[in-house]
Amino acid sequence: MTTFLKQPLKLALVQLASGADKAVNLSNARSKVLEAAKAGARLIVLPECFNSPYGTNFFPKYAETLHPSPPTKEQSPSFHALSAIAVEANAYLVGGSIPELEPSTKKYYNTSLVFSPSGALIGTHRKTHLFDIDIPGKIQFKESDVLSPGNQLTVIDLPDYGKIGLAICYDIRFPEAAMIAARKGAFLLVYPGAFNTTTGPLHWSLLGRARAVDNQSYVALCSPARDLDASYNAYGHSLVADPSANILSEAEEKETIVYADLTNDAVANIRSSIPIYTQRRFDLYPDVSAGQE
Ligand SMILES: NC(=O)CCC(=O)C(=O)O
Repeated sequence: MTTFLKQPLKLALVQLASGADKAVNLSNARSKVLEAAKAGARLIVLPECFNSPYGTNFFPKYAETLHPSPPTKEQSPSFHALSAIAVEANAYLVGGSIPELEPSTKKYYNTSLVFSPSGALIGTHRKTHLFDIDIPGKIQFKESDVLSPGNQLTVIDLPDYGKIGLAICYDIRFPEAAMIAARKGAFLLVYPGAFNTTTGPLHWSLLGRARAVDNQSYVALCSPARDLDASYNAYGHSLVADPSANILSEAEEKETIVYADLTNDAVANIRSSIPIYTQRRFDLYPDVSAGQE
């Protein structure tokens, strides 16, 4: 049997309630991550913009500087808090995302930082597809008013377990990155995200299951808790889908932690019984992105 996941892994998604006070958000994240670690989780995920409210007007105010790396505590309190939390929890930590200011270009990004149990930074992802939508009468949002897109796809090796693909929220609507991560051997695709009460009911679960069935990988979607007093109402419903696209566990909208036990068997069995991985006809679609007229 092929090994994608080296040993069983308890995954936890922290559906955090974040507010305007960054220090409080970081402290709340710490207690929830430690709670998840105490329950046995060895990979713990925080939501998109976990240390701030979500909105274009908030990104510059909350942005931290990550380069040159490592930043000082003044440049990035969240970097240092996440690193210390990973050590304390003795777990891999996907630190949701934070608004980042790149000092050399003065550009802002929506950036995820991943730490090992020793507190080392082992991966970063800058959101590659910006959330610019306009559904008349429902929701209008334009991340690109403030943010710039990242230009790299992200696969991270967790030495004790295997590879994960990492992308942020709106990135999930673009299946190519997920497929590339799966073809590089990822057993899990992780999306810190903050869908809303319009697009969440429409597409959140569907997209999670779609990326799972396309790629025969686990998929984890981690949202902030819903706050109806905030300017942006997150959907909640953090969930884990298995490689056969069953939902293993799903939250409602309040602050909570979602757990799932991941095994290599679940990945290897579906990939061998429905072997789409080896049946692909790349001769017919050598480069899907070349199809633009
Ligand atoms: N923060 C985001 O990228 C939101 C994406 C979203 O809601 C969607 O429908 O896509």
